[in-house]
Amino acid sequence: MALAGVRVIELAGLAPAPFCGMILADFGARVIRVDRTKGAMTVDTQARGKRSVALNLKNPKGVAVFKRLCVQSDVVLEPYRKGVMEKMGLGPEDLLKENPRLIYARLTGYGQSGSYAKAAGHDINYLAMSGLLSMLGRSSEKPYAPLNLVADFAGGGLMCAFGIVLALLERSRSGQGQIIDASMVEGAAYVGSFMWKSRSLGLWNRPRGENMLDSGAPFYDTYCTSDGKYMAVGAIEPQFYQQLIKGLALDDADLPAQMSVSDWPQLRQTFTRVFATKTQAEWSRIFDGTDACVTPVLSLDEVLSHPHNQARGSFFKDSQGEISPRPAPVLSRSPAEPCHSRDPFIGEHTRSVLKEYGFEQAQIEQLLSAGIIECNEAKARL
Ligand SMILES: C[C@H](CCC[C@@H](C)[C@H]1CC[C@H]2[C@@H]3[C@H](O)C[C@@H]4C[C@H](O)CC[C@]4(C)[C@H]3C[C@H](O)[C@]12C)C(=O)SCCNC(=O)CCNC(=O)[C@H](O)C(C)(C)COP(=O)(O)OP(=O)(O)OC[C@H]1O[C@@H](n2cnc3c(N)ncnc32)[C@H](O)[C@@H]1OP(=O)(O)O
Repeated sequence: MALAGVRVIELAGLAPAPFCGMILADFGARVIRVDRTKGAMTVDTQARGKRSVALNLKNPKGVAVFKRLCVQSDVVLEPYRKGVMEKMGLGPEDLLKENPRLIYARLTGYGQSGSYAKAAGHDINYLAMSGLLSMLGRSSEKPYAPLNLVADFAGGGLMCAFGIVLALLERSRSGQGQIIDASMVEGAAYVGSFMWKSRSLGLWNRPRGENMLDSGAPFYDTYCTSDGKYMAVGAIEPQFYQQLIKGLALDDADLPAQMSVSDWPQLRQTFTRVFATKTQAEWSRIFDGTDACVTPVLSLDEVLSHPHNQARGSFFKDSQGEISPRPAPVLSRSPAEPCHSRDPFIGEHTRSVLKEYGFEQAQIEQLLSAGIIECNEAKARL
């Protein structure tokens, strides 16, 4: 796999960093997640392919263990607010001094500078600060955040993984590591560059929810079917729009012009009425195989059985029977191989990892008895 042999130390975070770590593990990196001790509970549901070491970083001996792991690693990924790692004596200066090849990835909401750098926050806050949240939401409704997708994952975990791969590539030429300041505000905004770059096209010059791509246009929206499911319509170009009208068995001559914005409410009412006359399966049979840009809105469970997704293997079930999207993109010669076994318990691999990183048995036992580490391999055998 593309990242085979890359050694990553991921400090346990909430959602963005775990996603970043999962991406790296899916593409072959050896990811060790460092968890807290003392009965911590993991919120990492994206832990496939990772190993867990439970280590108390509030203790200087724990910090020393962490440093030894980082000296023999390629990447450290930290999900804490600005200053936390420095407070533990694990800032970039501390770690890069001992391992100049280390790629030190800092995944935060607001970045390592600026007045918000030390403020708590979540996806919706970062999305708000990116400018994008102001564009999301139907007309006459308040802005809404689309799950925690845009800042946490697209602009956060995925963008940070991209930065890590860039730094690995650059290190192959320079031999040097570097610090990655991954701000979710900036990552989300960067993902949304099109919104700024397309303003000159007049795509966003109407109020929120009244533009073509923000739920304003009736030919770019969702519609309820007679069985309470939905169809997604994206028939933008005239030639595709004509196939939509044909599939709905409507006569274009009886309808207002597609781009007559003032008639969009009336057109939407017509589409709403017609889509409500058939089931989602019936509409799929009508539109599948056409260029009408009409598709069923599938649930997280329905995606697995849709013929198109099935043909590609776009989703898989792991050993626990849990559905997951397969890693993307698909590389022809070195594709990802996502782990299908269960997620690790906290501390499940503490002993084996420390041995792998050169700790003697006696040292491990000392660290264990002092509460610096926790070893839960026994739990895994239950
Ligand atoms: C929208 C998303 C949020 C999704 C998260 C959800 C997946 C989960 C969040 C809460 C969960 C629910 C909850 O737990 C209740 C239920 C529990 C039940 O068991 C399960 C169901 C629950 C409903 C459960 C369900 C889900 O799991 C949840 C809903 C996001 O937006 S996530 C993005 C958040 N933002 C960032 O990541 C940006 C950067 N990070 C930060 O800004 C801060 O970390 C953050 C997130 C604000 C948290 O701040 P906090 O004060 O808590 O921490 P930090 O200031 O960063 O400092 C870390 C401290 O930890 C110490 N430390 C770290 N490692 C170790 C170690 N190994 N040993 C010892 N100590 C360690 C470190 O020294 C710091 O200590 P200090 O504070 O003393 O300096």
